[in-house]
Amino acid sequence: ELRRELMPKHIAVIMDGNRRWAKKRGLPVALGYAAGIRTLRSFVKLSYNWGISALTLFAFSSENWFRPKAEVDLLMGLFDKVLKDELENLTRTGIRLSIIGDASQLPKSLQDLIDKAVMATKANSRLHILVAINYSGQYDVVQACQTIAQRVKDGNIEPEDINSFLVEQELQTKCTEFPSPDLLIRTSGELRLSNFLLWQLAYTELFFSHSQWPDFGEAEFLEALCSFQQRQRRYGGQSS
Ligand SMILES: CC(C)CCOP(=O)(O)OP(=O)(O)O
Ligand SMILES: [Mg+2]
Repeated sequence: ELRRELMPKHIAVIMDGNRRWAKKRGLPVALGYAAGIRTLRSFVKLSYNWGISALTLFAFSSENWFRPKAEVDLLMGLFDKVLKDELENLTRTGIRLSIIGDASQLPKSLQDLIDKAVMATKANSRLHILVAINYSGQYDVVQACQTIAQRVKDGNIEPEDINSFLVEQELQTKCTEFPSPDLLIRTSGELRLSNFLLWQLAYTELFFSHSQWPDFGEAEFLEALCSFQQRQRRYGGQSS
């Protein structure tokens, strides 16, 4: 009962619960992350087929650096592998890749691979995937303020010229024509934003799933989309 014209344009996803998924099955963490990558691949394919325009995926948070080094190295290795495996596919299918967050702490080899993939897919417009790596929603707003403050200091704009449109043009999501997600999906039962996109989520419909990310398949995705389509998005407007 999904209606094509009510599909969200931009979906933000916090892919949480991979380690708990593994632990529950007595499996090593590595298999939890690997299962998460499999779910990610099918989620992107479904989004592509259903005509979603943009996905912002929370792949690695600033807090994740404090995990055991072996786990961080494992995740970095997985990101490297996925990019190598998918690069050809991305360019061929019209998928554009962008990164938001501070990638400078990533292994140099991974940074180079990311730069290559971002450049190779820059002109694609079928589906825009923004991967949030070491991204902080609060820092995003701070760095936008710093840029705008400099423009005031340089005399290029006045304080009263500052409005939400001007701020949005300086956020790291300025690379996409759909900066504000219509739907946010967070898995694993956690009910928080974890300093993900903040400004951009102002009017986003929030959907929380008890499924761990590796279990978030087509049925769970459809449930989230049905929930989204049943909501009346008022943007703070009409009272009814
Ligand atoms: C790196 C991140 C996408 C992994 C999300 O799953 P997770 O490792 O936080 O798993 P847990 O919440 O079960 O610990
Ligand atoms: Mg987690």
